[in-house]
Amino acid sequence: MNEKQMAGEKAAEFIEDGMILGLGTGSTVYYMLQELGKRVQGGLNIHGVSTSKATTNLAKSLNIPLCSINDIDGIDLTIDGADEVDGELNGIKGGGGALLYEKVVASMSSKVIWIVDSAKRVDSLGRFPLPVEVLPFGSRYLFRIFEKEGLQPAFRKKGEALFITDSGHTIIDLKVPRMEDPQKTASWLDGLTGVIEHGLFLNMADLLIVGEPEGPTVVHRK
Ligand SMILES: O=C(CO)[C@H](O)[C@H](O)COP(=O)(O)O
Repeated sequence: MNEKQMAGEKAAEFIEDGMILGLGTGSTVYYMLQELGKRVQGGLNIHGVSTSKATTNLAKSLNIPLCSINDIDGIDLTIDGADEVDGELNGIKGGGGALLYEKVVASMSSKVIWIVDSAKRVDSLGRFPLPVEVLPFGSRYLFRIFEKEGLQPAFRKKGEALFITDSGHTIIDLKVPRMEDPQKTASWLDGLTGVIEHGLFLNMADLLIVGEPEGPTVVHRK
């Protein structure tokens, strides 16, 4: 079994009857959804809140019931992937472009579990390009600011065209190697007009499940 599948299937064990579940996005979440679909078929009663069109389509194909985020007051558990995770369970997300909805869903959740393969664990964040979701209007100006800061910005592309998120924004990927103070970087980005959201997810994950050659490891946030 590959590591993503191992992590995804292990996470499904944390799902309980009656839960409102945040459903993340990506190739690791794919495996969790397959397992969840089987349990729903077996009689498990849950409602999912999707973080992307891709997850909505997959969940529907597996007959997983979905509800609208604006019809609920909170989410019991969210299971999502991550692009890299440090020892404090801070991470970078958004490789799949769903960071905005993923962060909204995580913020509303009583518990957040991330599922990753072992290659995603890092000592400090910054190896993976940091996605910044921006308003297309004025995005060139933001691009220039990032350039001046030496962050080697790149507009994310889908083929020849710009990548457009589910909420109609564009993404600028930044290189922030050896990020010494992720909170400082997050606060700086939060303060820039036109930045809708960024992929630094700090103090959000409660549990990390890592697929490893010997089996899944469960890591709790200290
Ligand atoms: O943040 C995400 C999407 O916006 C994904 O969770 C992240 O990119 C990990 O994806 P994968 O499980 O395919 O490696």
